Amino acid sequence: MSLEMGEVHNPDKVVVDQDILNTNNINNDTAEMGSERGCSRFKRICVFGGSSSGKKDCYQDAAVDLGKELVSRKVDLVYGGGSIGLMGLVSQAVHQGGGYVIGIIPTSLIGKEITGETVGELKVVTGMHQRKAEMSHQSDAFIALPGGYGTMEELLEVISWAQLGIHNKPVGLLNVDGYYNSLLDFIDKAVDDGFIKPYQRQIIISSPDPKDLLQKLEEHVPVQDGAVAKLRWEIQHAGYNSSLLVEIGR
Ligand SMILES: C/C(=C\CNc1ncnc2c1ncn2[C@@H]1O[C@H](COP(=O)(O)O)[C@@H](O)[C@H]1O)CO
Repeated sequence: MSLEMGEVHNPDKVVVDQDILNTNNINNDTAEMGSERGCSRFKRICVFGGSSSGKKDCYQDAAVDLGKELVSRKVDLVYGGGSIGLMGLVSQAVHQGGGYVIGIIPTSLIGKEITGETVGELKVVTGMHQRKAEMSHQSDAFIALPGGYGTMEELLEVISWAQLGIHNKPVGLLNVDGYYNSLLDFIDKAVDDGFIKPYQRQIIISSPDPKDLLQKLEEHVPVQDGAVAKLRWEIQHAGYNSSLLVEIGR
C-alpha cells in the first residue's frame, strides 16, 4: 500500500478530506444527526487501545464488545489505524458489524509489517502530534481500552486538554478487570495531595463494561470552571486562528 499525505484510503467509501478536517461540519452533523441517528448523541468516538492484545482473554473480549456497542449505537470509530492488538480488534469489530471506521496514521507507522492490514478509511498525517490533533478534531468523545505507554499517553493528553478547556468532550476509561485501578488510585492520591482539583477528577468516566461506559458518556455533563471559561473566552477574542482554537471553539 502506498499512500500520500492527507490521502484517504479505500475509495468506495471516500470521505472528502476537507469535510473530515472541518470540525464545525462535524459538530453540525452531530447535532443534526442526534435525532436522526436516534441511538447516540455522538457521531464519532475515538478509541485508544494497546497495540498488544494483553495476556487475558477479557481484554480482547472487551475490545470486541466495545466495537459491537459502537455499531449498535451507530457511532463511527476513530482510532490509530493499526490492525494489531486491542486497537485492531475494536476496529475489526466495528467494520465487521457494518460500522464506519476511520484510522489516522502517521507516515512513519504505515506499512503492513508494523500496522498490519487495516480496515475502513485510512487517513495519513505527517507525525504523531498531527495524529492526536486529528483524532481529537474528528471525535465527539474518547475511550481508552487497556494498553501500554502509547494508550496512557493518549489518554492523559485528552484528560489534560479537558482540564485546560481545550475541549469539553467526555473521556471514558474502560477499566477491564480492574486494569486501570492503580492509575485511578494514583489520580485519587494526586487529588488528596492537592495536585488535581476534586472536580477535575470527574473528567475521567470509568466502567468495566462497554455498554455501561457508553451510557455514562451519553449522560455526562462536562465540568466547567470559571478560570477555564475565561481562558477560552480570552483566546477566542484574541482572534487567533489555529487548529487549537478550532478545538476550543467547539
Ligand atoms: C511500533 C510497532 C507497532 C506500532 N503500530 C502501531 N500502529 C498504529 N498505532 C499505534 C501503533 N503502536 C502504537 N500506536 C498508538 O498508540 C496506542 C497504542 O500504544 P500502546 O503502547 O501499545 O498502548 C494506540 O492507541 C495507537 O494510537 C512495532 O512494535
